[in-house]
Formats: sequence, C-alpha cells, structure tokens
Amino acid sequence: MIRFATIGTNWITEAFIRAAKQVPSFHLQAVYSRQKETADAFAEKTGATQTFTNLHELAASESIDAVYIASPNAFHAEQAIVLMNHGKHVICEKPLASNVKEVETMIETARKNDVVLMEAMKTTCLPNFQTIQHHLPKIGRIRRYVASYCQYSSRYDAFKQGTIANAFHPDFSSGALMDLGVYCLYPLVVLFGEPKSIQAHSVRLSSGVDGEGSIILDYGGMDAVVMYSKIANSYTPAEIQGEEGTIVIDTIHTPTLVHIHYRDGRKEDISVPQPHEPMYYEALEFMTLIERGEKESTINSHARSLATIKIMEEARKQTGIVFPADERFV
Ligand SMILES: NC(=O)C1=CN([C@@H]2O[C@H](COP(=O)(O)OP(=O)(O)OC[C@H]3O[C@@H](n4cnc5c(N)ncnc54)[C@H](OP(=O)(O)O)[C@@H]3O)[C@@H](O)[C@H]2O)C=CC1
Ligand SMILES: O=C1CO[C@H](CO)[C@@H](O)[C@@H]1O
Repeated sequence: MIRFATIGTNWITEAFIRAAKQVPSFHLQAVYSRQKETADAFAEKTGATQTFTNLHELAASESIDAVYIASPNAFHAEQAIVLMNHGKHVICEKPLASNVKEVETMIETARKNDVVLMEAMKTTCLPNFQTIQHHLPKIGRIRRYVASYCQYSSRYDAFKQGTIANAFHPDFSSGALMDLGVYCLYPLVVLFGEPKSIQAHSVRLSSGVDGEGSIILDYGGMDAVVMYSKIANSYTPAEIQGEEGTIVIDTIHTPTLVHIHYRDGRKEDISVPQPHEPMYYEALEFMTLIERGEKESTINSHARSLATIKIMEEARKQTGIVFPADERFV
C-alpha cells in the first residue's frame, strides 16, 4: 500500500484521485489545502482521513509515502523540494516547474534523497502513445511532427473583463505554453529527443503571459511545428509525417484514435484499447516505480522533463515572457 497525500483542491486533483484509486496499491491518506475548511471538505469528498494546512507538517508526517502536487506551476519546485527532503516520493503536475533552474534543483533533490520524482505528463504513459512509438518505423524517414493544443479558456472571458485568474498570471508561471504547449512538446521530446534549435512566436496578453503561440523546432532533416492557445480553439489532429506514411493522432494530449495513412493508399488503424481514465496510466507508472524501488521513470524521465523545460524556457526567452519565479533561487 502506498499512502498518498495531495496538494491542490481543484478538479484535476479529484480526477487524479479517481484514476489512482483504480490502482490496487493506492491509498488516499491525506489532503492538503491552505485553508482548513477547504481541506476538510475535500477530504470528505475524496475519502481522505487526514488533512494538512502546513506543508512542513505534511512533509514530516510518518503516515505519508508519496504526494501528488497540483498547485499552480510557480509552487511546484518549492513544494516538491520540501517534500523530497523529507523522503516523500513526488508525482508533480505538468509542467514540472517554472524554468530549467527549478527542474534541475528538483532532480538533484530527488537523487540526493533517493526518492521518485515524476512529471505527471499523462500523454506519454497512455497505451495509445506507446503504440505510436511501436509503429513509428513503419512510416519511413520522418520529416515532420505537427501537434496543437488550442482550447479557449473558460477563464478568458473574465480576463477580458479585467479579472486575471491564476491561469493567466505570470506570478503563477502560467500561460498557453506552460499550460497547453507542454502537451505538444513532451511527446515530441520522447519521440525525437532535443531539437538543434527552435524559433518561437507568441501573442502576449496584457498580464505578460502568452495567450497563444507557435514553435518551429529544427531536428536536422526533420522539423516539428507545435501550436498552442488559451484564446482560440483548434480541431486539427496531430501528425507525424514520414516518407512512407503519416501517423494521424486524434488529439496529442490524449491519443485515442491513431491511424497510419500509407503513401500507397492503405490505411491502418493502430489504436489499442485504453479502458482506464487517462490519469490511471501515469499513476500506475509512478506507483510501480515506488514498489520496485526504482527512482526514475524511463517514460517520463528526468532527462525528458529537463529537455522539455529547456525548450519552453528558450521559447519564453525568444518571446519575452518572464515569470517572477525566474528571478528566485530555489
Ligand atoms: N493533467 C491535467 O489534465 C491537468 C493539469 N493541471 C495542472 O495542475 C496544476 C494546477 O492547475 P489548476 O488547478 O488550474 O490551478 P489553480 O490555480 O486552480 O490552483 C490549484 C490549487 O492550488 C492551490 N492554490 C491556488 N492558488 C494558490 C496560491 N496563490 N498559492 C498557493 N496555492 C494556491 C488551491 O488549493 P487550496 O486552495 O486548497 O490550497 C488550488 O485548488 C497546474 O500545474 C496545471 O498545469 C491542471 C488541469 C488539468
Ligand atoms: O492540463 C490541462 C488540460 O486540460 C485543461 C483544460 O481542460 C488545462 O487547462 C489543463 O491545465
């Protein structure tokens, strides 16, 4: 049994708990919130038996083995480091942190304390992402990866009226690249590694974060184009274009229907059953690592989290997006 605590009381934490409960070794021991009433209400809703309002008490607690972090991006590093320094395993929401410096410090802290640190990037743990990896050689020499995640935010209407939610505020290391662009980039890094160079463009909002953006990544002989937005929608599937065929993926964040369109006109459905909720697979990966005494996922590895945040930091540099977290030392 792995005794979990959670940080963050928004819908995503409920979704994680619901999915993780499908893994037999999961036990929800405690929830953390900044406010007692919120913690109590969330514990009641989720079945946790303990609550915390003090991070250091949670970190020091002997009744917790692992923590799922779903706080705003700006707090990931600070919270994860406190927890790992007390021997807690950490699964932390995407993006792993605000910038390269924070991710490097988190990785060092995990290694020093011999604990698991894993980015909760659901996409790459999904069976239908693994099927893409498996069938990739069938499409011959790869020439392009195209992926987008553009979703008009429910908080953008309020933004236009002058209310800046966390999702649009630089203090929380937010914006379209951090929130949605990461879903296009992490799978790209898993499939093709680090690019040689990137060229980024973005539309900056009055708050200082990006509302949308695009990045072209040069892989030498192949390029990648990723697009992301919190101020408009897209319905375009993702594609990996090879000289012999093209893999078409319904949605990059949660691949479900995946087909190969061969150059000779044949079409092959390579989708596989994915019976559980999307977050089940990342939860299973994390718990399996703990049970086996392994310290790092080979899927959502430290190196891949680092490569992804390096691209994001470079894209922010090119487009002038700065977070207060960039000025802090963790
Ligand atoms: N995997 C997925 O599909 C999704 C992942 N995410 C990720 O989850 C994380 C949280 O996102 P989201 O729920 O939108 O974020 P929110 O801004 O809604 O904050 C999440 C939680 O953090 C706490 N919090 C809010 N503001 C602050 C603050 N100023 N200081 C400290 N804690 C605060 C709150 O918990 P409390 O009040 O109880 O302390 C809140 O429930 C992000 O990293 C995001 O990328 C988000 C949605 C989906
Ligand atoms: O990761 C995410 C996926 O879905 C959400 C919207 O539906 C995003 O805002 C979020 O951060």
